Amino acid sequence: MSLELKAITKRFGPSEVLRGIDLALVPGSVTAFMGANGAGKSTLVRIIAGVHTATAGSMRLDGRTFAPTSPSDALRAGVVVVHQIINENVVLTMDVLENLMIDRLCAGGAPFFRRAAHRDAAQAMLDRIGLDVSLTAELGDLPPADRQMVAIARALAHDPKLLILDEPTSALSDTEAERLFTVIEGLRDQGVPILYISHRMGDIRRLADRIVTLRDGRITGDFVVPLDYDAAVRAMLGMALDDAAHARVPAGDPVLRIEGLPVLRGTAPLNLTLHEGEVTAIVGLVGAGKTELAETLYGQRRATGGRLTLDGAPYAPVHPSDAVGRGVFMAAEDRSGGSIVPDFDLSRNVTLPFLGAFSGLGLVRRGRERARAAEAIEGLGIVAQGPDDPIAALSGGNQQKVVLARWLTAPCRLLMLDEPFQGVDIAARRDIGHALRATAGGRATLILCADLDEALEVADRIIVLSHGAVVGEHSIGDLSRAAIVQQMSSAA
Ligand SMILES: Nc1ncnc2c1ncn2[C@@H]1O[C@H](COP(=O)(O)OP(=O)(O)OP(=O)(O)O)[C@@H](O)[C@H]1O
Repeated sequence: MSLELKAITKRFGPSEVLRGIDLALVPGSVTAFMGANGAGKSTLVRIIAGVHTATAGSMRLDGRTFAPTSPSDALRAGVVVVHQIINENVVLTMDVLENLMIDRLCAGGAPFFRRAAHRDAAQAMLDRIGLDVSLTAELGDLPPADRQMVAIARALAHDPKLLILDEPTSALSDTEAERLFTVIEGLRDQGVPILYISHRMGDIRRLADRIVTLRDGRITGDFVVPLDYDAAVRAMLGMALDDAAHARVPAGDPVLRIEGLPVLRGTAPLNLTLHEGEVTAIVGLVGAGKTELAETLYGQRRATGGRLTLDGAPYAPVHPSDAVGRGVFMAAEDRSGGSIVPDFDLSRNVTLPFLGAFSGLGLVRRGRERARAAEAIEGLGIVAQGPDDPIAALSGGNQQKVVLARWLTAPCRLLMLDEPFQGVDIAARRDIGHALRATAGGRATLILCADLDEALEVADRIIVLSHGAVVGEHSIGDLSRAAIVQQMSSAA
């Protein structure tokens, strides 16, 4: 199958998001679609998927006019899309089986309650991508990586004639991503055109036969093998990426001491000290215990042994409010799962946990909120019309920057960021890295990352976790990437 787009434009009110897109996707090739946050990538995908209608322009599928008016229209034509926001693909309050079979329900197939009849088909979908989860687990209880894999399994079951993946690996570890890549390559070899959106250069190097770049709603580059990645990044950003080495702040006094903490059941206890001014990244595959460690430090999970000391005093939080009371903050991993409040505008999403601090009469409070949001827009380069924008109108990466802005400006003793770079473009990652370090004095910062490149981008120190234990510690000036990768998978 082939897809041809001609002069596609899209306006949302006064803003022109796509400005005349011409693009052809041909069989048997993986096209990486690169663009900074807010460039218009997801908007184009939504037009192809029948979610939005183009303001002008036309599409042809295998030479025939293609103008889907709904996602099911597009799906019937064989256009399968895995959207960036997981909740657009799956239902968190349903179990895995129901999520995998939901399309058959909608198509009016066998009665939905005849679960047994669907079990084999659903299991085959999971096996195809090597996902080992229970069919009866409620999706909302699974970690984001598993949710994402379920969404992908469901999409692939549609037998795509054209496959579009929007940031499919942002929640995945290297191992899961590799499984996905193998499936994608299989489809490519069967002649399926694939459009692959990612901010991860590692994915693009691994998969792409072609790179198309988008900037401010216009195509600015089209590269084929041998791919010039640096030129693609320049075309995407309109400038070279700033490669200046980070100024590292020397670590100050200890803030948190972790002694003999069992992170996972039956694993060796963990010892680690986090210092003021230092940005420590914990890397590890899914299941290494990163989230469990963070949840224990944040009072969401009881420590079953060991000792925590915060600023020289015992620290044993049993609830996040204990943690916050002692100045320990955490920005959780899943933006669509609660860290963004869709009904609030941009400014209120920035100031959300601190509403009490913005007291005063309504107008005064609102003015302070807007001022804080305006600072965030400026400081982190958030692409938005202004502080009053509905948060849902921001692109995915810009929503993530809003979550980060909320925490970076809040004074605290320990700031934990779980997967802070999901969906954030490479230039923005640098901006966030600068903002993180610029604000790092006076607190310890702990980042949990599945992607090593992201960790290397911002951290002063890398801790490698495997099966709940520290298996490697590297200072940024003196590390071997290969050694870290080896340690990450050592006990897997
Ligand atoms: N429903 C909407 N209403 C108004 N503006 C919108 C809407 N959807 C998207 N936009 C705007 O369109 C622009 C492009 O957004 P889009 O989500 O396509 O970007 P993107 O390239 O996918 O970014 P990211 O990498 O962050 O996902 C953004 O400035 C966004 O604010």
